[in-house]
Amino acid sequence: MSTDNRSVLKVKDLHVQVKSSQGMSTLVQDINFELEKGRVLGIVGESGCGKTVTSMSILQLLDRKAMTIDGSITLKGQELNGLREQEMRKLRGKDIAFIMQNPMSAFTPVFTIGEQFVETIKAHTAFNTKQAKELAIEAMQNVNLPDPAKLLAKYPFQLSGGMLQRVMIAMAACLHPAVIIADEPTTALDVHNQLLVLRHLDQIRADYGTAILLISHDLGVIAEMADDVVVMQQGRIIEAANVFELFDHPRHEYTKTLLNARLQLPF
Ligand SMILES: Nc1ncnc2c1ncn2[C@@H]1O[C@H](COP(=O)(O)OP(=O)(O)OP(=O)(O)O)[C@@H](O)[C@H]1O
Repeated sequence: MSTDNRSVLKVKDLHVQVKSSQGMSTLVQDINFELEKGRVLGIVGESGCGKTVTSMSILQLLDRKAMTIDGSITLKGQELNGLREQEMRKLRGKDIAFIMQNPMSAFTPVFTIGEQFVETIKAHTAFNTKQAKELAIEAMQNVNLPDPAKLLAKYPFQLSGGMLQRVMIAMAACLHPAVIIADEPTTALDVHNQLLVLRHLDQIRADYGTAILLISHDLGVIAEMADDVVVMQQGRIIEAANVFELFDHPRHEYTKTLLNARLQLPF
């Protein structure tokens, strides 16, 4: 039993399998890590190594008809694995927010940005529509979105991928959740907005003690943001270390390869 109440998210012995024509096949296994209040844990690893499956397991968003999720996932001491969808919905967005890789899939095409943003805020707070709208506008200003009041009246397809990504970040951050899971949060952004968004996430972390699970291919982003890093390969964690230790003294050959690949880029 943990006596450390700084730990907000704990993943223990996570093992996810999917049904296939040959029986069950493993997507991730032996996944163990803890995320502390106000800390950033980076997850790195090549495409297909299981980063998104891990984060979707935490959020209980995997299709349980096709997959089995074994192990324990606790958020502030509450077991999430197997929690009823109705209960999970109360937590998602408020206590644990998610910034998805593909911003378009985070929004419903037939409702305006404002309808979706304001409803999310109202679902988790006692705010009325006017207050929720004010909070949405402030949150959008924080991620450098121009003319937020006008943006609220637009439909998702009327915004660029980078703008949608920032709306999603604003939605994730505005209720100051205990945990934000950010899966490649800045891929659709130019360098200027990437920096602004990362600074904003860091500010949320510092001001509200939000813990961030940051999934990224970009080792520069990980080096800048993360306190600790886990490296995944083929569904397993092969190395876990403090960010300085990992970059200065990588132990696993695969981690060395990842770091070397970055050093050889021409920029
Ligand atoms: N619904 C699914 N059914 C079957 N296999 C799946 C499913 N979702 C993911 N996988 C498989 O699980 C493995 C891990 O995928 P995952 O999406 O977690 O990788 P990732 O590390 O997030 O990759 P990327 O960096 O490209 O997003 C991959 O082999 C993928 O093909």
